[in-house]
Amino acid sequence: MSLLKAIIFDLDGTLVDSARDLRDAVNILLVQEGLRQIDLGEVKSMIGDGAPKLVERAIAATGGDLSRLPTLVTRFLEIYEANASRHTEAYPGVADTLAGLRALGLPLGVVTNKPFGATIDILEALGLRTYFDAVIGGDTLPERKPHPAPILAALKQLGVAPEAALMIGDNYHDVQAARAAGVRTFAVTYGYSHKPHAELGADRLIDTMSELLPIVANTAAA
Ligand SMILES: O=C(O)COP(=O)(O)O
Ligand SMILES: [Mg+2]
Repeated sequence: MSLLKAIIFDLDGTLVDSARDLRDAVNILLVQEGLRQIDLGEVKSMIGDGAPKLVERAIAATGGDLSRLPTLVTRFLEIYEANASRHTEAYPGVADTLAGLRALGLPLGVVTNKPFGATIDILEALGLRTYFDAVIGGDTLPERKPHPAPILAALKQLGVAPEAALMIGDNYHDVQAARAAGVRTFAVTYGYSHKPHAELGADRLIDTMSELLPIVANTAAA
């Protein structure tokens, strides 16, 4: 790997397992609407394109009225943002890896389709906020992944060129956004991918975040 000067991480499905809190918030909304609740597997298949899309998929899957979507998205965000970090936890190896990367002097960023407010709440609740010099949420810019703009905005804040950066995500949108931004990509083989990981088009797959530090450290030493 050529010289690496910054790493951008996706949040949901990559740094944190947030599916239970998302499921619980969706289900409060569905119950209020008189619709059936969804299970963890269903919600995982709906995560990745931001909160409005999650609500749209949940309402469509349970036979609700999609014409009321804007109201339902607003209500979902109120419900979710009040309890975004109740059951959400960092995946194995995440905290140690972030600390190790910072010790190597690498600036780190988060680029997520999750709303910025909930993103900051979760990072703070899990003690991860201090590792990141740039955090871009799904509502920070008019565009979100798979558009490259959020990645380019994070790299601008970090002062690093795309060719010197690496994006790590769990979803094809992460890989597409990174490619469009001219950034290398790794994909994790856990998380909420809607496609088989081998088909995401990432430069490399990693099974756990703990694999990252040795790869990056070896590159730095080479
Ligand atoms: O909020 C979502 O749907 C997904 O967020 P992510 O971009 O962190 O995977
Ligand atoms: Mg993700």
